[in-house]
Amino acid sequence: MTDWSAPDAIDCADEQVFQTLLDRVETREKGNYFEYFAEGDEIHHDPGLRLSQHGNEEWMGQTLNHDPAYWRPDDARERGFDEPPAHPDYLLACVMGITVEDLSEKGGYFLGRTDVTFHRTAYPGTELDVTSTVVDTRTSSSRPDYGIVTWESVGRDRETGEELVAYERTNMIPRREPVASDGGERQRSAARADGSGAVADESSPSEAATPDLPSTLVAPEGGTFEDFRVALERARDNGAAVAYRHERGRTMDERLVAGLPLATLNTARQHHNRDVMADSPSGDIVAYGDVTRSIALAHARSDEATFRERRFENERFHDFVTLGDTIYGFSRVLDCDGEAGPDHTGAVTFEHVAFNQDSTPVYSGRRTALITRQ
Ligand SMILES: C/C(=C\C(=O)O)C(=O)SCCNC(=O)CCNC(=O)[C@H](O)C(C)(C)COP(=O)(O)OP(=O)(O)OC[C@H]1O[C@@H](n2cnc3c(N)ncnc32)[C@H](O)[C@@H]1OP(=O)(O)O
Repeated sequence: MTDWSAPDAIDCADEQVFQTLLDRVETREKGNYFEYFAEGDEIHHDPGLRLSQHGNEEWMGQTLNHDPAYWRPDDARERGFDEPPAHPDYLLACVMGITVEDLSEKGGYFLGRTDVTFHRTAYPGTELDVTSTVVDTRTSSSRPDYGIVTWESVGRDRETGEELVAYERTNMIPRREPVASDGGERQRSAARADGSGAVADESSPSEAATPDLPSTLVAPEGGTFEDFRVALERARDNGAAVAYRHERGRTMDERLVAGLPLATLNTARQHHNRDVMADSPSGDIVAYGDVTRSIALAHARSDEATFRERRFENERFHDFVTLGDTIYGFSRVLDCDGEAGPDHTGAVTFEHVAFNQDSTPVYSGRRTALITRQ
């Protein structure tokens, strides 16, 4: 009888032999199907991650979050930090990145996140300890191959146990036995595939119902809390809205799409496996939602005197972002609260939208930040 464990028994370098082997072997799969998750389950995410100064600077540099308080000690002290902290977008992306292997590596899209609350400032060197609790599971009525799962995740300082950030996130997760193929073919990918770039629409723009919008859109004159407050008052007196776009754009390259998520231990194939993603509706790897959002927020922050990030709500990822897409930012001011935060700041609530070169919204979310008064 052949001893198949003998080193020379099988020539794995022979293409034909190897092909046959690949056809016969079982694949050791990664990730969990929808059926794995039950309401109330708590999942502790190993291996954790240590926030690093390098990772922090790489994240900020690449996403255009060029705020020196996060790398210059004098600027950090002026902003009330003991030393340069981890940027909140980097912290959040790391906390979520660690969870992907257990929660969403099987595939399916990150649909949204809400109740993102920063409890404490985190500093480079902090080791993260992250747990998630399943808060809801439901089948998708539009896509029978998928379920929709919501988890509450909490990122803590492993050493002190203190809560740093918490949020609720929702993903589409493949079911163990899909009844049909993806079902997720998108108009946009179809347009790309036929090379026309045109998206079929039964009604022409002129025929489409005109949405009810304010005729005047006001932009604040500067980026201080007072600028936002004055703009909002002026707009309210005139039945207008405070809304404006930011000039900068950032084109998605490999470093952003594959590099940044991997640095947060995000193992979602969507971001780094071009082979698998070639057969997906996007036709290529797609950006980590936290990267897309961070870029649009960076554009917004470059036009304001940010003091602290407080909270994000109703974050949605509307469409995928692939290599070569360019991310721009749009902001609308919803509220100004002069009573919140230290005396030299006020809280501003924005709606931010990330959109691509075709003006397609890819992310939207509500953000409350403390903005310096003058
Ligand atoms: C970290 C990570 C992955 C990971 O984690 O590992 C990532 O970074 S990955 C990249 C970022 N991500 C994306 O690139 C997604 C871009 N996006 C799209 O490509 C489209 O959006 C779509 C194809 C996903 C859907 O497209 P669409 O079919 O037009 O979407 P909708 O019909 O609006 O939603 C369908 C069903 O999701 C329900 N639903 C929607 N949003 C929410 C929400 N916020 N909370 C609860 N349920 C929600 C909806 O209620 C409907 O439910 P039903 O199926 O039951 O009707």
